Amino acid sequence: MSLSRDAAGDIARVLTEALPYIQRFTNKTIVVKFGGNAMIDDELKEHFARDIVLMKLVGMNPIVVHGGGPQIGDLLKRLQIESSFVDGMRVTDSATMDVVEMVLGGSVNKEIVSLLNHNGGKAIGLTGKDGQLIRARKLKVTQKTPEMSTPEIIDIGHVGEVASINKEVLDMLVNSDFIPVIAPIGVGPDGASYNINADLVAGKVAEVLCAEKLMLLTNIEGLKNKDGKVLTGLSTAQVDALIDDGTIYGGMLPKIGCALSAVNAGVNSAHIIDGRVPHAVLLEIFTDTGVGTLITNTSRAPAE
Ligand SMILES: Nc1ncnc2c1ncn2[C@@H]1O[C@H](COP(=O)(O)OP(=O)(O)O)[C@@H](O)[C@H]1O
Ligand SMILES: CC(=O)N[C@@H](CCC(=O)OP(=O)(O)O)C(=O)O
Repeated sequence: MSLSRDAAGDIARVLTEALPYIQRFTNKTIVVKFGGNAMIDDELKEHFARDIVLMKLVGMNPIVVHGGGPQIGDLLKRLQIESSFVDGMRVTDSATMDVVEMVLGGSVNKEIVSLLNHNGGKAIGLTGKDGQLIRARKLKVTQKTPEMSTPEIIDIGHVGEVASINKEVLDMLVNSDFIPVIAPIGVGPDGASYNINADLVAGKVAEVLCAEKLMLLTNIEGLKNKDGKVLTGLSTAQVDALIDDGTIYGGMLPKIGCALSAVNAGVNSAHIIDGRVPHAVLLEIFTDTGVGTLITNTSRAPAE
């Protein structure tokens, strides 16, 4: 089969456009968070796996951190366990924690590992308990209503935040050409499991590994303003104002929080991108087409 001149030209253009990015990101760590809402169908998951394997083959070091919120929600529903969220965090009692561990550490993690391996990668799945990869502590959540004079601490159960990441485990895997696939379950000092928002884990992993990029794949085009326009290049002060006026709420809160914290800790850039777009990862890494919301260190970010 021979290609038409136009088709051959398109392919050549795409490949040459990719070259400087391949050169720039060789040997660089790229942390990709695959949100549960971006895992909407088998084709998208397959595209995701192929993108990650391609990154590895051209010399980058992708690390996958996955979510699975909707998948946890489905099983809780089937088991008739009620679930609720505070500031984007699932209130997690003991029964819910069991389900979280089964879904994230079991079905979701192993599905992604299998997909990567099937597409020619060498993937290894881990929860934060393996090699004590994610040491966690209980997350303290405060809430303040207009009636309260001071914020009050509320208990949302077995929900954690990252205390530390055991970098040695990831270095060992990456040095042996494995692609780590991390489920966001942390382990406390007493061995207890903690449910951690996957964005927070991805952000901390990116920080600890001094990653070049943190990519958060979700089910929306990016961070939007009240008129639905995708915003990019925001300063910390602008983000704070958007939180205060309610423009940023729910699941976007941990996402934007971890993106800011990662770039302030030295990660070159963080991107909130629409994982429903086929090959969203490839488009972000290998082409000049900027997609979604880009967050860089505030000292360098252009204000919108
Ligand atoms: N300002 C905002 N811009 C875009 N999305 C927002 C904003 N504020 C809140 N959201 C919500 O955050 C959601 C993404 O968070 P979440 O559902 O937790 O995604 P994921 O499962 O991928 O982590 C969006 O689908 C949207 O409903
Ligand atoms: C504390 C907390 O909220 N944990 C999340 C962990 C999974 C997750 O973060 O999944 P997504 O990225 O798909 O939203 C949860 O239980 O849903």
